Amino acid sequence: MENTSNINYHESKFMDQNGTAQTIKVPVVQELARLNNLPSIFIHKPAQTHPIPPNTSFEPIDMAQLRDNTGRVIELEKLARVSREWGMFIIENHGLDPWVVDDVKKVVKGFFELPFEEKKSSVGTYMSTDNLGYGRSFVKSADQRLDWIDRLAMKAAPKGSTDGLWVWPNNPANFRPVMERYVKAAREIMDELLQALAEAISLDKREFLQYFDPETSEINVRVNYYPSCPRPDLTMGISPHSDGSTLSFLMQFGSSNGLQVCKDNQWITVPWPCNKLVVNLGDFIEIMSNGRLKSTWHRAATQSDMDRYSIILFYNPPTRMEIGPVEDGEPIKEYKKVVVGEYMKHYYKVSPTATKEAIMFAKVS
Ligand SMILES: O=C(O)CCC(=O)C(=O)O
Ligand SMILES: [Fe+2]
Repeated sequence: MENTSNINYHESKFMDQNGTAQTIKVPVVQELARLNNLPSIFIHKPAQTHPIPPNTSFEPIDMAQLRDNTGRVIELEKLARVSREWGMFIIENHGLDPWVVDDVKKVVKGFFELPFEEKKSSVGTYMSTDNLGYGRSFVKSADQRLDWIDRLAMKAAPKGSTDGLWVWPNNPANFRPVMERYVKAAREIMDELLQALAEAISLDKREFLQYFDPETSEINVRVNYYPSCPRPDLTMGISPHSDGSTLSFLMQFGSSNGLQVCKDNQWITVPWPCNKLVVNLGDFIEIMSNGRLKSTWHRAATQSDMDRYSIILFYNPPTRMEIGPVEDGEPIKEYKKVVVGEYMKHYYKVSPTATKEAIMFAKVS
């Protein structure tokens, strides 16, 4: 089981406590999966899950109703209810062309099907807070338990933010235009949802959207690949975390039943079919809403005999922007104002954490 002599490694770069650059080699999970090899560094404590509690519903949000003058009120009520209960929701009738989504799946699959050296030479890897490129994320020490995941991350907005950096894969050749077309359509949907979420909790409809200038706001794309795993009971696809985003926009393919959410201290598999899109609430919307909305604490499980891919867009105000809790006359503020980039630096510095800890940075003490 421990023989990893004939596989390739990612080089995971990070800053240690003393601010010194460190590099750790971690096995490429895709190759371990091919050999049915589970090194002990990937073994976590067994992860318990629970069935969906009675009297909870995870009704999808119908965007056609949100766009309809008469249907909007009821749909907003549902949006508020599901967001508060789950910190995430499924959207349907969003109008995104199915072939735009399908093309994304094709280029993502095309990338991971390349031999390791070609994947590596298709894209650069970077020492950056958000771990752009092909490799790993959140590896901070040589003895850290590893997640069963390979990953590709890039920045899609603002325009020019990665000029001079070789961040996008050049193989498959159409990877970037295909992803950018998806991101453009998704951004429109997220802007609609930012307005709807504010209205749903009785705030001004521009309360969240005010931070999102189309020229300067940020969209990071993360592609997670969870190859089939010999022991899903002993491994983790992604360890628990909340997203360092305002909204995260998720699609998945290969298999469902990977995403799990912590609800009332119990881990529950999100009933998310592959043909639907999911939106997660991130830490910034918790801060902006002064805690009326909470970011989700979630993780991903692995599966045997099935590969799973998820593609996440993290939507954020510009790094230099200061955001803060809604000014609604309410004297008690649960959160302080924070500069987005400073929050993210802290987020990456502390992650991964066992509990929802990063957001303490913005809490009023
Ligand atoms: O794979 C998933 O469904 C979730 C991935 C995730 O939470 C993340 O990349 O932040
Ligand atoms: Fe996440």
